[in-house]
Order: sequence, then structure tokens, then C-alpha cells
Amino acid sequence: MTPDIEYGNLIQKLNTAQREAVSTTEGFVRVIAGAGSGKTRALSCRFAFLVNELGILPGNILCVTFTNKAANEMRQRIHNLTGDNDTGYVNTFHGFCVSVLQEDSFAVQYPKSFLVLDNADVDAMLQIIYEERGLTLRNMTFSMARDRIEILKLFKRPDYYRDMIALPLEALKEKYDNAVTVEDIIFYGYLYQEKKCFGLDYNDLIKFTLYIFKEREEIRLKWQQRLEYIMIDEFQDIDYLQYELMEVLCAWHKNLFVVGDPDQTIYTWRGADGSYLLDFDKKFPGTKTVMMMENYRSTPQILAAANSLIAKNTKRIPKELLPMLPDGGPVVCHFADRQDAEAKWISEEIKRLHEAGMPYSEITLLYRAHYVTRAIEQVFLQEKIPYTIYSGVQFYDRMEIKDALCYLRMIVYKDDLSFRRIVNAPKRNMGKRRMEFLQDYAEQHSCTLYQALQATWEDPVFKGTKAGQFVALVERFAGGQAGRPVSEVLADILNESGYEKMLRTEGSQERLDNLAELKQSVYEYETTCGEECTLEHYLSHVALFTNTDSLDSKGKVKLMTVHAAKGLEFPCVFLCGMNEGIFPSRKVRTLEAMEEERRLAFVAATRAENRLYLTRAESRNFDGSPQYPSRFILDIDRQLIQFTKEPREGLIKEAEDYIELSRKYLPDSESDIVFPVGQRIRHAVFGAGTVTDVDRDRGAHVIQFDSMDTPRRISFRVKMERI
Ligand SMILES: Nc1ncnc2c1ncn2[C@@H]1O[C@H](COP(=O)(O)OP(=O)(O)OP(=O)(O)O)[C@@H](O)[C@H]1O
Repeated sequence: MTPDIEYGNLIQKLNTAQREAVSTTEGFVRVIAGAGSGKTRALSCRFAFLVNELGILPGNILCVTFTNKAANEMRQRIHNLTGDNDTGYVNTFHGFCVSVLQEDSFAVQYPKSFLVLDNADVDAMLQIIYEERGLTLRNMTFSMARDRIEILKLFKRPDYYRDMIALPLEALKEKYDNAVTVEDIIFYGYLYQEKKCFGLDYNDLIKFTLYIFKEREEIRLKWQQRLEYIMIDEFQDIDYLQYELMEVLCAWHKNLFVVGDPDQTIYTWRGADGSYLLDFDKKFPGTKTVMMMENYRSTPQILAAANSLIAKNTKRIPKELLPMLPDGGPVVCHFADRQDAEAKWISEEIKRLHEAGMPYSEITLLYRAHYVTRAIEQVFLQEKIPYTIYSGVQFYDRMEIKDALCYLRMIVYKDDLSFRRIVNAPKRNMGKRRMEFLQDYAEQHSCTLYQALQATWEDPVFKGTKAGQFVALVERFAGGQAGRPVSEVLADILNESGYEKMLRTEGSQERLDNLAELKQSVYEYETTCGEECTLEHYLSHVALFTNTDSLDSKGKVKLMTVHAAKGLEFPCVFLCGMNEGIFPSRKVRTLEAMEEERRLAFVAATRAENRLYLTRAESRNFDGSPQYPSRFILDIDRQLIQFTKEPREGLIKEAEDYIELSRKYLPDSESDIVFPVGQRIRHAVFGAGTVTDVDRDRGAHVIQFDSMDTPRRISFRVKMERI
């Protein structure tokens, strides 16, 4: 169905391809869109078209975005376009699963008020497990343990969720108690902790939803029938669980619209699979494909450089972005002698731009890895250039933000994690001894720590503490929060608990500012979320928020990794640290990974609207060998870049030789060099053995050789034969 849509300002602002994407509403539609070609615009217009022109109810549309930030923006746009407060299901896959589970978690015997766990929660659980079982960070750091849990959940023990659902808490505890290896202790300890507070992490959200859809036909049908139209953004980065969910959801109405750019697949390392986009038409016969190549974001100079760069990927469908904007300045490339000189040059250039009238907020520094910022930050501090880093400690991981959210969680869930975090912040004299008392009581009475305190706060143990006031505070808020705006509840509890007073006494202005920002973001959430925003609702979504979702950057230069910049655009971009070994990262071990790395460089370049700078410095690797200029600079035709000064003689040639050599040694893909766990192999010297683990970080297999008592780590570089 392609109704006549030559009306409405909305549609007039679209080009032909966008219009086609917007108005082809029925069946399977795939949009292959170039960077900056207006995907987001097309997506929000399509939503508005469905609602305004076809009369579809927003609540019957699912629109999946890649980040919460994108979802918020989309909601805002849709709100402006439709004037409707109901913006339907505009969310990430995880956020959507929260909605499903809030309605139907009873099917897995979980309460509606389950907890959505973020990294800090997981760390708090790990802390308990480590203490209980005498593990130390030498056994495994928390971040490694989190990765481990994720790998186990995704690949090695994908049926783990059945334990969480089917086993009673005591049985999970028994598994944990009986666990012997560090991996098992952490894994079962974590599952036990999760179940104990009805907590679900990101993986669980999707797994539980899929499980419910599989086991309960009536629930699946309800959601399938409800979602008359489904749209998915950034489809090139969808992973197999999300794909499975999508397949289930669209099976009834069969109206599925996906949009993506194969040249922007940058998450294969996290399970994304670009072939879902490329093979979409084979999977869904009758698919209509729309190509959107006209770029409205960047100057022709920036696009020419980006096109030239990405053309060097061999495994791609050839396509070129077409510039729509007028000419701008050249892409500038600066080679500095030293790292601090690179930083200095950037800061000088930024000052120059700023003096010429460009606000700091229009300038963004992108880099492959965080460590690149060290030198730059130092210079920015000296030169008093205001900046914010998007990441490092994530906004929602900051102590004060987490504490504030735990206060809110205490009101609703009264869970042990939140209790532990805030019962003594501000100081209420609830030290280690009293916590142990509560823990013993809770274990004996099979209750939560808070219930234990409720039952015992008059006990002499708590003499001289503020335990009684704490219980009274929580009870007062728990009894009176229903129906009040979350922002109000938050402001009140931060005040009445004495938390803000504590920060004021400490003189922690930055933390107070962060709390103010949190309040503002809650307020914004309330006014844009459309649905009735209860405290439960807010809490279950806030755990999914990440750093770039908040943070104001008014008047500040932004610093972020290229991954964090996905989907964003900035007037002026400095892409810095452009050296071999940094970007491309030294961890790249296959040609496939190198192509992904080039796509990442392409994403970086296409974020820039008017100005793009590429910078690097002469530097050395850890082993003393020289670091050459990034191949991604050399990939761009020379006449498309303007050097601030000619690179030193011979440098480019040396770099080209080095790159050529390194290319020769790269195997095609992981499957050529990495064996699965369990694979029998033969090593030229050690003989036959079995792969017991794969250590990707260090690029090695862990192998138990038949001839040895203990396992060895063997680098991917060494050729071994499959048996
Ligand atoms: N038809 C159009 N006319 C004028 N400007 C447009 C049009 N379509 C999109 N734009 C502008 O082009 C820019 C890029 O659009 P948008 O952010 O939607 O692109 P995108 O395809 O999502 O980009 P990317 O994949 O690179 O993140 C935006 O500033 C948008 O306002």
C-alpha cells in the first residue's frame, strides 16, 4: 500500500527515497542507508505517518533504537510530529523487554517489581560472593568476572535461565555452596544473588522474554497482535538474540521495517551480525529494498574522504554517499613530533576556532581508546579549555547517582543491594558489626536485611544508631509515594535522608551538581515518557541508561570514543591518535576484524558536519618499535587531505611497507585461527591436546595437552592442526 502522500509539511521535507521508506508501510521493508542520509528522520516520519495519516494507534507500534538516547530523541520527535502524548513502544530491545516483563513476569513467577541490574549492582553482588568465598581480585577482577558471566550466559551455558526460573532459591544456593572452581563459584553465586532480589541483567531480560513467548502461547499472541508495525534502527548491529525476538514479534502482522548501514557494523565483537541486514531479503521473500544515499550531514570534502576510506574494504557492497551540502574546508591532517605536541596543536586549533566564534560545544574529540586522552586532558587543563569526557566513570555509575537511585529503590523494592549501599550513607552508625548482626538474623529468618532491621531496630545492638529513623524514613516514603511525580519523591528523599546535607558538609559541589542533573533528567523523563511514569517504571528503565544518555555539555568540548559517537553528529571533529597500533588497534588479529576497524574509522569520519581533523604523533610501541601513521589516513586519496606540513621524508613509504607486511600475516577470519572449546588439536612440539578455554584478550588458547599435568596458554599465532 503506497497511498498518495503529497501532503503535509512533514512529507515535503523528505527526498524521494525517504518518502518511499516512509510510505511503504505494509510487509517487509529494508532500507540500506548511508551515513547521515536521514535514517532517523525517515524513521520518525514513518511513525508519524502511521499515526497521523493511517490512524494507527501509537501503542500498536514498536520502534527499536540502539541506545536510550536515540529512543528519547525519537520520542521527542514523534511527540512533536504527532502531538500525541502516547509515543507507543519506542525503546531499545532491552527497554522493550522490560515493558513485556512488567506486564507478564508472572509467567516466570517473578514479581512485577523485579530489579533491572546494572554493572554497579553486579559488582555489589560480586563483592558479596568474593567475601563469602574468600576470592580476591587476583582470582579475577570484577570486570573480568562480569565478562565471564556474560560469555557463560550467552554461549557456554545458554540454558542458565531455566535454573533461574525453575529452581527454588535454596536449590540455587546449594549449587553455589557446592561450586568448586572459581568460575562456578562466581557464576552460581551470581545466579543465586540475582534470584534472591529478583534481579535481571541485560541478558536475562531478553532470555526471559523469549522464554515466556516460547512457553506461553497466549502471551506471545497478545504481543504479536499488539505490535501491528515494527521498525528497527541500526539493524546492521543486531545480534542473534535480538534477531530471534524480532522474528517472533513480527510473525503475526508481518509488517517489519528495518534500516541500517552495512558500512557501520561496529559491534561484531559483541555478537552483532551484519549478515542479518544483507540477507534480509532472502529470509523474508517479497522484501522491498530502498536505498538512501544522499547525505545531508557533511561537506563534500568530508564525504569524499570517508568514501575513499571505506572503499578500501574488500568485503562490502560498493556504494557512495552523495553530498547534499555546499562545499566546506579541506580535511586537515596534522602529524606531530610527540604526543604532547599533538595535544598542544589540537588545543591551539580549538582556541583558534573558538576565537573565530565556534562554541566549544560544537567541537568533539574522537578516539579509538580512552588512554589516548591522557595527554590531551593535561593540555586542556593547562589551557583552561572546558571539556567533558563521555565515559570513564559513567554518569549512572557515579557514587552519588547510584546512592540516590538506591534510595528510590529502597522505597519500592527494599532489596539487600540498595540497603547495603545506603543504610550508612549518611553515617547512621551502622558499621560492620551491626551489619553482621542483621545478616545473621536475615539468614536465620529467611528475610531481607531491611526486614531484619525492621524487626530488631529496638534491640540494644542498635543503641546509639539512627536505625529507627532510617526505618521510619523508608516506611514514610513507601507509604506515601504512590501517585507523586518521581522527581518530587527524589528531591524529598535526598533532603529528608540527610544525603544532600552530607555532601554539602563535605563540600562535594561536583556531586551535588550531578544530583541536580539527575533530578533534571528524571523530570525530563517524566515529561517525555508518555506512559504513566511510576517510580517502578522509572527505576526499571533507569538501569538501562548509559553515560551518553545524560550529561550536559553546554559550553564544553566533548571527548568520547568512536563507539560512543555512533549515531551522533558534530559540527567539528578531531579524530586523534591516528597511529597503527592505536587505530587500528593492536588487538586486531584478522582481516575481518581489520575491515570492522575501518568501518569504525568511517563512522568516526562521517560524524563530522563541517570540519574534520586527523591527528597523530611520532611515538613508539611498548617494545620500542616505531608507531606508524594509521593505515586509515593512508587509505584516503592524498589529494583529499590537506597536511599542515608535509610528513617527514620516507615516513609514508616506511608506513606502507609495514602495513603491507602486517597485512600478509593476518588470517582471513577468526574461525581460521580460533578453535572452539573442546576442540582436539595437535601442536608441533607438545603433541595432542584439548582446548579448554579461549583467552581473546591475550590472543591465546588455553590447552590441556595429553602429555602434561597442567594447561598452557598458546598464542593464536602458532599454527595448530585440528584433530
Ligand atoms: N531530506 C532532508 N533534507 C534536509 N536535511 C535532512 C534530510 N534528511 C536528513 N537531514 C539531516 O541530515 C542529518 C543526518 O540525518 P540523520 O541523523 O537522520 O542521519 P542518519 O542516517 O541517522 O545518520 P548516521 O547513520 O550516520 O548516524 C540530520 O542533521 C538531518 O536533520
